[in-house]
Amino acid sequence: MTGASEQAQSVQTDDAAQHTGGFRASFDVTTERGGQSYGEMVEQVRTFMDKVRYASPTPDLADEVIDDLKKLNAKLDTMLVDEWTSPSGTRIDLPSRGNITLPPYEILDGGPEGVEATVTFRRFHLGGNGVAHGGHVAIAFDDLGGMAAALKLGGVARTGYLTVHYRSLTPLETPLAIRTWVERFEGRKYFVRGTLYDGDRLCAEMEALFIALKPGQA
Ligand SMILES: CCCCCCCCCC(=O)SCCNC(=O)CCNC(=O)[C@H](O)C(C)(C)COP(=O)(O)OP(=O)(O)OC[C@H]1O[C@@H](n2cnc3c(N)ncnc32)[C@H](O)[C@@H]1OP(=O)(O)O
Repeated sequence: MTGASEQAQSVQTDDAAQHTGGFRASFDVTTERGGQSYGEMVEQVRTFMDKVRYASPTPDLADEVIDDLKKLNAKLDTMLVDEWTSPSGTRIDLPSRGNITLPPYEILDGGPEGVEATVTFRRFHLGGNGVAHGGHVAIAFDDLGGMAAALKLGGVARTGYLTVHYRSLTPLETPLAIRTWVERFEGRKYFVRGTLYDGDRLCAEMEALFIALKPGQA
């Protein structure tokens, strides 16, 4: 079966970069893919999503925005690469490794002992009544929990299960302290814990199982 990203690809990429198992053939780490403005491009899209979440455009303004977006989509259509060579997820110099689908976080420290980061939920991560949607909190825990497992095992793991205990409301537009660590492991099973704090206030806790992938396993 051909993946969606392969169907959409408009620029041919190098065979060496192709998938041979796991999320990526290897942990690609870059600071150059997409160029020096890539981070600002992603940031502008996030800002646009913030505006879309709260805007109530007139029909004329909505049509204008649609026209502009079609032009922008056509520009990016000329430069689509496969999943494995996209800057997204590899740009360690950018929030969330340049992955626009993740809540933006900045790593403060990361290694076999765990990961410490600051995550800021945006206006478009609104759940209701001014605070974050619980699903977005789970995404932050999933990615940073997966990172803690990966740094512990030195390879790739997939989530088996992930439970979030929502202890208090999670604010938007506020830098929050998020921490994930491997509590124990048994063979390929990595039991990961996490916490999310707004200052001294515990917003959420996480417990998850990440399973190390076997060589070549998707
Ligand atoms: C530095 C970059 C950092 C990037 C981080 C990104 C993190 C993002 C993580 C994700 O979001 S991954 C996407 C969400 N997860 C999935 O889509 C996984 C879907 N499930 C699978 O692909 C397979 O079930 C999986 C690879 C996880 C396991 O299948 P396997 O066939 O390799 O394992 P197997 O079924 O033999 O299970 C191995 C052990 O785990 C146990 N296990 C598996 N799934 C379990 C489960 N869900 N709950 C409890 N235990 C589970 C299983 O019982 C067994 O225990 P024992 O060794 O003690 O017998």
